[in-house]
Amino acid sequence: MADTHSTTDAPSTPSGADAGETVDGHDTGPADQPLLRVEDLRTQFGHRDPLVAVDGVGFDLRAGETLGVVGESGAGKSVTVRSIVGLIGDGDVSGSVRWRGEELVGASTRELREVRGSGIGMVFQNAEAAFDPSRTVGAQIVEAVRASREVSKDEAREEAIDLLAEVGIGDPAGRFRDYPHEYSGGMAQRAMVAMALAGEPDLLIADEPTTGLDVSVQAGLVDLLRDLVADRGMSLLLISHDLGVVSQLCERIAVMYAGRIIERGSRKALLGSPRHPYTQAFLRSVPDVDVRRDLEPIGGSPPSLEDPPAGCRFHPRCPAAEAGLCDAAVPPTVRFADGGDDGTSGDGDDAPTDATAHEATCYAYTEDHPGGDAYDRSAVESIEWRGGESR
Ligand SMILES: Nc1ncnc2c1ncn2[C@@H]1O[C@H](COP(=O)(O)OP(=O)(O)OP(=O)(O)O)[C@@H](O)[C@H]1O
Ligand code: NI
Repeated sequence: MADTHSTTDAPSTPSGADAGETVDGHDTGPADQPLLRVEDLRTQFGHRDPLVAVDGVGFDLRAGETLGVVGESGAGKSVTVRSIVGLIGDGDVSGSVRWRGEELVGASTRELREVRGSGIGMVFQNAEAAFDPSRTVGAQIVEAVRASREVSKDEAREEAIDLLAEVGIGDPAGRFRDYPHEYSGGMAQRAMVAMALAGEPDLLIADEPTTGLDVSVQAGLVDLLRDLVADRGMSLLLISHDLGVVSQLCERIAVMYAGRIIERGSRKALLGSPRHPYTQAFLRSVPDVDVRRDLEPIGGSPPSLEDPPAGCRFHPRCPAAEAGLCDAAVPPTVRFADGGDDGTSGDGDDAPTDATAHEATCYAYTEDHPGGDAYDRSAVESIEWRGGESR
């Protein structure tokens, strides 16, 4: 994570994927239009005792950008990405998800399938679920290639073998004919990545892609994803409870707690100066990349999403919680002056934009709260108050 900044004025994007031009021959639309724009996403299961798994999530993702979403089990990470791609089953999704400007909330099954088949590729934790056990891996990748564009069977076969090679599977022509169960766990995961690439996606969504794998297999997969994102100029939306994996792959990180994003910022800002007490506790609960220290588990457990705490949802577990304040109304969004990119993109542009801003929803940085050493008010740039809703 070198903190060096480009000294030239020439704008350079790592992927060559300048917004407003074309990425892999696809029109990315107006220059200021993100690839993916999620606004006020809300997903509810059930009606009599509704469980709101995702509650007002929003973010932008531009061409070539990498965003990681972290949080404890049950925070709503998977439901967020499933809502984005229209794979939510019997849940109710509201808000807006625009893919290249096109609204996906309420889109037809056909439109959604088209987007998933070409624009957005997906990788999940469980490769077994991604493949039909009764057909060869090769046949399934061929099918994915042919579903996305018109190519002959032979061309699709060649492409599938190239894809298997690209994801690091040895003897790709031989492994093409194998059934999913003949692949090891790590290889099956790589094959699922190959299948996700079949439609030449501009965005790869990966939900816990390395979870449950051996450490060395995991490291190989992280390297593969990093190379693919760089080589293909893809955007990456990575969901993981593993901050290590996220920080190796993503320039921006969002932290989810009980269905909401409670802090977001560049990797450098988030890891270097976490602002939300939950983020601070989360960082202390996981191993540090370079410093050995004792891990402190976060006390308590995540709240029920059927009946979430009023005010800040973290207040029952928060060391900074103030009665009458944190448990009363939803906290304001505090923007910090240490936003901007993390210096690794080389574009020399450190001005915080809405997309790269460092923000946390917390009262500890406001005048209404006694504050404390961990809550540096001098870093605050602005505070956006909400309407005073209690939840
Ligand atoms: N189909 C469903 N019906 C009802 N509730 C659901 C459904 N899918 C998910 N949930 C609930 O939504 C909440 C968020 O789940 P989600 O899978 O998004 O969590 P997560 O952050 O991905 O955590 P994990 O690390 O466990 O994958 C959980 O309380 C879960 O039980
Ligand atoms: Ni999940």
